[in-house]
Amino acid sequence: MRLTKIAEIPSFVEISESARKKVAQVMELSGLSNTVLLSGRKSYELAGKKIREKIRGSVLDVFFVETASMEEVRKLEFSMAYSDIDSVMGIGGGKVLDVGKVLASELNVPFISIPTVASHDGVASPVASFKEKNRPASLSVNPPAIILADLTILRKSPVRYLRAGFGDLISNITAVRDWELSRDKTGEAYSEVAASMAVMPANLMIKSASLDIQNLKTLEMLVRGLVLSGVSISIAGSSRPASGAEHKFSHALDYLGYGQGLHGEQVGIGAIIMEYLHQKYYGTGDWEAVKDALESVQAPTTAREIGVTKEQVVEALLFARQIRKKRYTILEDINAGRDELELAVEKTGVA
Ligand SMILES: NC(=O)C1=CN([C@@H]2O[C@H](COP(=O)(O)OP(=O)(O)OC[C@H]3O[C@@H](n4cnc5c(N)ncnc54)[C@H](OP(=O)(O)O)[C@@H]3O)[C@@H](O)[C@H]2O)C=CC1
Ligand SMILES: O=C(CO)COP(=O)(O)O
Ligand SMILES: [Zn+2]
Repeated sequence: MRLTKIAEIPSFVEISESARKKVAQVMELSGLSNTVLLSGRKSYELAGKKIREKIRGSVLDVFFVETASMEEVRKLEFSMAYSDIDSVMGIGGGKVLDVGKVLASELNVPFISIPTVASHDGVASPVASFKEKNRPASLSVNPPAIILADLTILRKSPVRYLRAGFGDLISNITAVRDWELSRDKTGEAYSEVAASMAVMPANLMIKSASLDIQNLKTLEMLVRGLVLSGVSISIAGSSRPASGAEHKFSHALDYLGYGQGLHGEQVGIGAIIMEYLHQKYYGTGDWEAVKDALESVQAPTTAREIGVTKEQVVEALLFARQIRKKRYTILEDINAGRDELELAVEKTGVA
């Protein structure tokens, strides 16, 4: 048996309708007074500007993030060389938070995560997803030290991103199934705590999936789930609890340049297919429940909705095994060929 390592996790998390109003107080309590604020053009107008006004004396500089890339991080590092920064604050979507996480890790200062959309568990995770030369890559970074998830801001954000966040959370179900499979078949290190943190909110969400994801209670459950999912990655020391074959499939779509689905939309569809395969080969799971849950919040469940053809889905499923070959999943275990994958795509109604 192998054990996972002891992890660094966020030291302050607030998920509430007024979390944005806690910024000044939390910074003061943490002894932070020289932050660099990263935001997006839209997120700054919607949320960043007001927050900045409240902490004006503690903001050294404001930068707008254009792309999620190392080039962007380097540009920022050069423009803030020799300043006395004690923290990095990100107010925005995944792109802003990812650049902020990498920058804070490089500068070895705490990162304050203030999401303005909740489209994936990157709001809390120690992972940054960058694109270099159009190729996706997942980087390991320090997790945010402080997370302020304001439900008033998130409730008004575009519903497509919330539905994507739902997909990313639901995908933990197949990710954890794959992790258990690998533990049993390859002896991979497994953490019951991390697995439970990732999968329990996903199961809870499936059972109580409401048609209205903007309903405050449902939204709160979703955001709590995404934060726990991010923390589970820190505890596991890798994205294992939240990223299995359904994520390999999504990374394959990105790698091959197929379609225009959001990350959470792609992994949601991937989860339907992987749950079907787990059910077929091992009798565990309920792929129809996964699909019903996604449908109930109006998240995509078909290839057409994310702009890919049936052939592209099958190509991506075949290519998925080239992604992170060491991460053992149902795809490696059953060694599925084209015909088998085509059948899974048809049976689940994905295409
Ligand atoms: N770290 C991780 O684990 C993961 C990271 N990713 C990465 O995250 C990025 C995608 O993140 P995602 O959050 O989907 O999207 P983006 O960060 O790309 O933001 C989506 C869009 O919504 C706008 N926006 C932000 N907040 C609001 C709001 N409250 N109301 C209206 N519009 C708003 C943004 O504008 P503006 O930027 O101008 O503010 C932007 O145009 C990609 O780079 C992807 O690779 C994906 C999966 C996992
Ligand atoms: O998206 C993630 C978890 O939801 C991160 O996983 P990856 O390590 O596969 O990028
Ligand atoms: Zn994900």
